[in-house]
Amino acid sequence: RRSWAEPYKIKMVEPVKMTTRKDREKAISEAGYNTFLLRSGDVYIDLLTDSGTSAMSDRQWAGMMLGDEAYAGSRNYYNLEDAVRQFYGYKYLVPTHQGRAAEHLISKIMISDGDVIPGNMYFTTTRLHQELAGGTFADVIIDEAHDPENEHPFKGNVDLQKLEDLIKKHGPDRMPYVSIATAVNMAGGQPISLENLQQVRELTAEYDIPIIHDMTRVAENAYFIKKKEPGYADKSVAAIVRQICDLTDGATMSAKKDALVNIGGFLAVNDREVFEEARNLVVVYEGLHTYGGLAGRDMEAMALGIEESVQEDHIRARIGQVQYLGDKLIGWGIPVVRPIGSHGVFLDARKILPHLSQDQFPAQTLAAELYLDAGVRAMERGVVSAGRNTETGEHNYPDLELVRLTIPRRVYTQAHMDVVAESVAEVFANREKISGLNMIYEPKYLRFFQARFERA
Ligand SMILES: CC1=C(O)/C(=C\N=C(/C)C(=O)O)C(COP(=O)(O)O)=CN1
Repeated sequence: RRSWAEPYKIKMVEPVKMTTRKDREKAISEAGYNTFLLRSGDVYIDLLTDSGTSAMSDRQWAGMMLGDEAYAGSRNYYNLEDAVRQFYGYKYLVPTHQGRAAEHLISKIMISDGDVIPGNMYFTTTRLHQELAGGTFADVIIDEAHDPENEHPFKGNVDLQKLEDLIKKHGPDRMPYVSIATAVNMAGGQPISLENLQQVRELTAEYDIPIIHDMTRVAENAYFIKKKEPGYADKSVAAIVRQICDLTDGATMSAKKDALVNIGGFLAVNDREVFEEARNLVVVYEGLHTYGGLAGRDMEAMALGIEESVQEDHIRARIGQVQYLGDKLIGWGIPVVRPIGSHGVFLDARKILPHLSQDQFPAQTLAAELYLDAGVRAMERGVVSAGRNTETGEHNYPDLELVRLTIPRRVYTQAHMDVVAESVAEVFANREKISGLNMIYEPKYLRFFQARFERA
């Protein structure tokens, strides 16, 4: 029995267009060699992101019919509140339309000008909202996380010495919270261990500094703890998720990932005052505090998605599919981030295109070439995503210059994974012929979403 065979069967299908190379040449040049600017109709296998792209279950679709669209006090809000309390343990809930909205609220409430927010590697929207609130992000992830080939099983871990040095340098008063992400996205979906999180908790507690948890992919992190951290093999993913959350003071959640919905997110905290401020602020930016920019039906689907996200068979199949693709590429000698992470396989564009400097945007180039080969859409996770240094205006040059093959949950089959692997192998075989790109349009914020390029 394939350990990762899916615990579900397909009831409805959504036909996708099979394009020709000629179609794709036209589409990618019109999209300025930016996969974010492609029409989904021109994409065969869409691995741009696992955000909002998962398939909902029949129970979630049924939940959409149970939307209580009252403006205030919707039944679905209380079902969502129950799910957050039961599965994550946080006391107070503020629903938002998606994750960055929760990041906006918590940053505005907890960060003051000149504050420093340590975190285990940056994430694009998280860091931007910290900066917009006047804070500066400081990376405290272990060095191994910046090395794509290092096989450390918990590359999401915090370097406690780096964190303590920062606390001593800036003082706890300049540190509104430590930002801890589970299944660290930009490192390649790399988990933090419970042991390390407990050590972070002990250290921050000494200085009374709260921990805010980016729990977007917490179930996947819990699965890695179950499989790799000594002492957890017999614990359920659900129990490990609770244990992780119980070591933190609050969380921002993009429910568009682990919680299996197409839109949704929330801020959840244990501190009553932070909650009251967030509940007040949410009506300014999102909507009344019992819907936060979501329809009742969305909150119902989210409550059900949270319950499904921690089911053993589901998470085993989800991670198993990612591992399947990763193992295939590793077997063919294609440089990818190791160990294989939570939500995708990350191609090492620097290693695949050593003849391109980061000023020629290797990851951006590789993502475009992959799309051209067979219509597989991936995402650039390199210097374009890293943006510019707010002081110098120079590019941030990250060690990790990656192309993310992000696997939506419960959407693609193993045959699709085989097509993706074969297409990556085809591009890899012709890598010497690939030339770089010039950026010809660069937006001010989160440039990777809308930047445009031309062939150098
Ligand atoms: C770890 C983490 C994310 O991965 C994240 C969004 N990620 C996207 C869109 C992605 O493609 O990875 C967000 C923002 O969530 P949002 O896309 O606004 O629902 C927060 N934290």
